[in-house]
Amino acid sequence: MVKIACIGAGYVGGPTMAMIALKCPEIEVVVLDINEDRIAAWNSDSLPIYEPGLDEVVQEARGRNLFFSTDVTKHVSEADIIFVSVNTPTKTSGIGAGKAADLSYWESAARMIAQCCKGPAFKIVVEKSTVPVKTAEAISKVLRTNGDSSVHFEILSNPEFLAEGTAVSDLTAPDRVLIGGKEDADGQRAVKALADVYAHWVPRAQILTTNLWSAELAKLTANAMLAQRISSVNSISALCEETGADVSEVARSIGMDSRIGSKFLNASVGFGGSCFQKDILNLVYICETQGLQKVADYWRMVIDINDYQKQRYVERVIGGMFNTVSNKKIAVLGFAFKKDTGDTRETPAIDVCRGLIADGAKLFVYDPKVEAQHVHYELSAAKFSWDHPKAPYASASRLSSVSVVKDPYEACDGAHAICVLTEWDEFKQLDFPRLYASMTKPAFIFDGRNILDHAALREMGFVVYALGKPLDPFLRKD
Ligand SMILES: NC(=O)C1=CN([C@@H]2O[C@H](COP(=O)(O)OP(=O)(O)OC[C@H]3O[C@@H](n4cnc5c(N)ncnc54)[C@H](O)[C@@H]3O)[C@@H](O)[C@H]2O)C=CC1
Ligand SMILES: O=C(O)[C@H]1O[C@H](OP(=O)(O)OP(=O)(O)OC[C@H]2O[C@@H](n3ccc(=O)[nH]c3=O)[C@H](O)[C@@H]2O)[C@H](O)[C@@H](O)[C@@H]1O
Repeated sequence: MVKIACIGAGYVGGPTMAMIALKCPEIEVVVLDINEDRIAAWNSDSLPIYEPGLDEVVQEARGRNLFFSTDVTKHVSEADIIFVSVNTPTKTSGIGAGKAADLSYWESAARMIAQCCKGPAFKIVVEKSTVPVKTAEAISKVLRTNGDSSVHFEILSNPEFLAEGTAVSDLTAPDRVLIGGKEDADGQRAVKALADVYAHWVPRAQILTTNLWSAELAKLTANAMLAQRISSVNSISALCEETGADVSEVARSIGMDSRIGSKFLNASVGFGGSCFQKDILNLVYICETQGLQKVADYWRMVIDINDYQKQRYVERVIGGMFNTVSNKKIAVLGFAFKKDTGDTRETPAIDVCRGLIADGAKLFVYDPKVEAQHVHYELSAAKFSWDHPKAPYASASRLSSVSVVKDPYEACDGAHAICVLTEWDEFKQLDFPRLYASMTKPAFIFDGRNILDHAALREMGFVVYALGKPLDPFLRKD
């Protein structure tokens, strides 16, 4: 029986391994983590991450050929294929701080693999984490110099393209599976072994094989290009507000051009999530270290525009509400970085809330999937400190200006304004006449995701700011 071990039971390791186990009943899959609480949660009825459809996948495979364990040494030593799906955060100190990827978790995983694998054996080590191009070379050196010399370690790059909130459907029918490996016989043997795993459910034509460096760089490039589309449309949203154009109409018009395509053109309060910013910063750093400053500057602008968009939104809120939100109650609807996830890593809500708090606002946050302690942690933690195992959510200091409530009507009761920061479907179904009646007048709505029926809200009496759309006369300065 082929045995797979995966180091790192997070947003990627958990769902990807659950899918492999589901689709390959004859392969034993063990997902490992140093975080005992996380493993306990994977073994319980309350999984550590919220992802539509994931409970069903885990329930079917867990205990059959899918296992979650903290016994890293045992399972890694027995595995034929070892995925490494640990976090690769942005460095917070030292050379490259604020940009370069911190590979310390990866390196410690590699050292542990080297120590516990005994030969003779052919072991395939798979980079599932997103890593800087050329990481495989560094990992290979760690494995070669620390491991049993009768173990042949073959490294593959197999980046993951799933998006949170749609992980199960993305894994069930991926656009492509990318496998990068060395071009010699051992490399190709390893590529074939991994391709055979995915071929259980992914058509061969969609299993793309490349050299190692192309696969590593393709992952960073894919995220950079996706984020660039959002920053492009967000930059146009600012121009729309000044000119009376409507960013949704512009996006629809350009999206019908098959060369541009219609996906990923939704203007927003800014992109968030654990990867876009981190991976672009990583790309910027790599370009700088290669002496490609112009290329670095080009990609850096994607993040600059994202920061600008969040700041612009804050200024719209404060400017619209007569230049101050001091002591005003503001309802924040949505804190997760996108709908259908409880993940708050790098959510645009952080910068928006901080901007409003700095102006004296009293925030009442409601999100259907985000716990109060995560909101307080995100709003009080230092930049980039979140992406480390055992982030101390529980010890986060409670911010006196932030209340996290379990009911959207409570969040809005008596509020001067509603800020919609995540596109949760349930926000579209709220009883807006009831909300309007309960709010302080004029009652403002700042729709940072353009999910509401703005005309109907205006009919009810709301002053509405819709991102990238013609400005409500009430909000115009002239
Ligand atoms: N979150 C996402 O949607 C996607 C993430 N990625 C990439 O996948 C990688 C993992 O991301 P996430 O799953 O979101 O991270 P995560 O933080 O949710 O999970 C990583 C896990 O690795 C564990 N870990 C760290 N060092 C370890 C070690 N030495 N031994 C055992 N366990 C260890 C941590 O305790 C943590 O539970 C990152 O490189 C990320 O860029 C790629 C595609 C999508
Ligand atoms: O490497 C990763 O971690 C993953 O990053 C993204 O996935 P994810 O961050 O989970 O979610 P997205 O759907 O890409 O959304 C990212 C952010 O962009 C925002 N967004 C997305 C699309 C859009 O049109 N407009 C927009 O503002 C979302 O609200 C969210 O804040 C990529 O889509 C995945 O392919 C990739 O595997």
